[in-house]
Amino acid sequence: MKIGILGVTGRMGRAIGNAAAEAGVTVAGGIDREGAVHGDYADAASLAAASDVLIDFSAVAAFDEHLKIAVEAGKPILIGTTGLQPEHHATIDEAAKAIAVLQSANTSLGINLLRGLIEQAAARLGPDWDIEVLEMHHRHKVDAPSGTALLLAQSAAKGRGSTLQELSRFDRISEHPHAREEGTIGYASLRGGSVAGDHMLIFAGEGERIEFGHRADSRAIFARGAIRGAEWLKDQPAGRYTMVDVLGL
Ligand SMILES: NC(=O)C1=CN([C@@H]2O[C@H](COP(=O)(O)OP(=O)(O)OC[C@H]3O[C@@H](n4cnc5c(N)ncnc54)[C@H](OP(=O)(O)O)[C@@H]3O)[C@@H](O)[C@H]2O)C=CC1
Ligand SMILES: O=C(O)C1=N[C@H](C(=O)O)C[C@H](O)C1
Repeated sequence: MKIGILGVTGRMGRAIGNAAAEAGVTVAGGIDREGAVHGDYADAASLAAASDVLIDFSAVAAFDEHLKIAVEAGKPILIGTTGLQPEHHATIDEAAKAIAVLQSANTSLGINLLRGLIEQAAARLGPDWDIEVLEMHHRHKVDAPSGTALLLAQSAAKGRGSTLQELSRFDRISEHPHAREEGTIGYASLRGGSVAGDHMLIFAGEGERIEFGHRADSRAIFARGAIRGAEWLKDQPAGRYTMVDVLGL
């Protein structure tokens, strides 16, 4: 398999290059912030044509252009970039009518396993169990809460028969002090140092707490997951997929 890496010079782009080498996957080339194409290609279209799957770990600002490259080349794309807004998800839905798109805010096995456990717990615990999500990342991360924090909260909301949009509250730190609203999901984002990605979803009940946590020791877990996802995606028909489909969880 040959992959094209969109965001090839970034932290994840480099980690994916390493994971590809480990797995015997060929990196056809990549694209950086300036749109410069790495590898022996005239342009992005030629890189896409030479790739079996494109893998995007870049930035929201590059999202539309990167997805367009995949659609125009008719190639599957795995999107790991976070900070995506509803309009980006709508664009993915549209693209998925023509090509295979796997979008996941976290490509690790651990987080995707945790999602199912959280959904089960949320379904069994009543709304008097407050749900809070705590995450910590390195000092360079630009989006908050992390895509994974939202993914875990989405699983909890699903377990409660609701949605992320309905239950999320992002205004804890505001000019207007207010107590917690029952049944909602709150967030706390810490940034500093070189933390690869720590997440904890807490069910806080009266007199006890249940904590579902995950810590990434390095970016290698996301990169290996992305390579595994790309290997799976290359044989899929047009459609929208997640890591849960890849891992069969
Ligand atoms: N799904 C998952 O499992 C994971 C997702 N992520 C997400 O992946 C994304 C990248 O993370 P990370 O590698 O740490 O970030 P970096 O900033 O290290 O890398 C981003 C890459 O995208 C490029 N880039 C930045 N802005 C633009 C732009 N406007 N147009 C085109 N290219 C651009 C950068 O180019 P240049 O090098 O020239 O600056 C770089 O190659 C983030 O959204 C992060 O949250 C991260 C880890 C795991
Ligand atoms: O920016 C990062 O580094 C990470 N981003 C993803 C997220 O926003 O959840 C995944 C991982 O936690 C690392």
